[in-house]
Amino acid sequence: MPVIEVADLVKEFSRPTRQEGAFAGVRTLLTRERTVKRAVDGVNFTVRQGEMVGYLGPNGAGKSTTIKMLTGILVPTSGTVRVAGATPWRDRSRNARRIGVVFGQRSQLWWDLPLRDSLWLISRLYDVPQDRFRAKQRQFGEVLDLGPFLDTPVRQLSLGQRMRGDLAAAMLYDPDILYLDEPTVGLDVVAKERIRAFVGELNRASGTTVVLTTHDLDDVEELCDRIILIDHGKVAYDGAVDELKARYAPHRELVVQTDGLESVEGAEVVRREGGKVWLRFDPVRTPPAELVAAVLAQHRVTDLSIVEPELESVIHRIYADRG
Ligand SMILES: Nc1ncnc2c1ncn2[C@@H]1O[C@H](COP(=O)(O)OP(=O)(O)OP(=O)(O)O)[C@@H](O)[C@H]1O
Repeated sequence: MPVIEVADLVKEFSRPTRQEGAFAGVRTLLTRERTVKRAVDGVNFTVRQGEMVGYLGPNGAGKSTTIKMLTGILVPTSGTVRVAGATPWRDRSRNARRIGVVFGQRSQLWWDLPLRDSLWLISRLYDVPQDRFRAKQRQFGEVLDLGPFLDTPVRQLSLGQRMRGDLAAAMLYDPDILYLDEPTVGLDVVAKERIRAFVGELNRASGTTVVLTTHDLDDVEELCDRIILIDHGKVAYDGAVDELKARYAPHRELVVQTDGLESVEGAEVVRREGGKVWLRFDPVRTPPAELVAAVLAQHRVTDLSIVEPELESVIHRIYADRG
């Protein structure tokens, strides 16, 4: 049963047409001419309860605009959105209780209040029973290590601390769906890992549905089984991460440390460096086990590994192909 249903979703923005020549700025302000930008152009998808979906695309593709319609902040030009059976921009307060939202660039916490007070206020706004609030605070406090900065005003928190606070705030009232918009932007490796571990655990333990927008494809590799790729407002791919790699980057590379390997049947030598040789092969036509056996039978090998294509290079290739 889908928890998010999006059908023929369109969002157009209209703005004064930019004027050229002398006094262009002022004339742009005064003109009645309008230019229409179709940011989301007929998007369809559904998300099942408990899925973790990466909603990806290049800058300006229409990701944030879609998420804003899913969360009820923006009203579409046409099309329908149902989230947990309701229309987000019409049933705003009902929707707000079903979803948690974390925008990496903005905070929903009160800037001047200590994190502890922000969390308490949110628990009151969402009618979280106080014993439950205390249990959540303990649980999130441990997993996200909030203790050292619970009493610090939000404005004094580092970006990583603030993000952990925002995640705790978004999940205090147990929403079914969590929207994450660039949750790890600007964070160091350790902070990124902590956030990913928290989100993964939420999904496993509570079946929280996660829709993740990010430019950091490690977030996607670690958390999502499925990707919706959007480009110029349209869905360019919707399916499993592995299928995407298989379709757009079917080759693997066998890297061998050896002496004197010139060629081997079923693979192409694509690079040599020192004693290392990179052999590109298609795993459907040349099963990896057979290739490895053939190399080992003919050469003295001291090291060997098989390299999968990186999601990043696959996605770059798709964008490049689409122009
Ligand atoms: N309020 C607005 N008024 C006019 N145009 C807008 C508005 N919001 C977004 N757009 C335009 O709609 C298009 C899609 O923007 P959107 O923010 O959804 O992209 P995005 O995929 O989230 O990009 P990014 O990765 O850079 O955040 C862009 O061309 C943007 O300039």
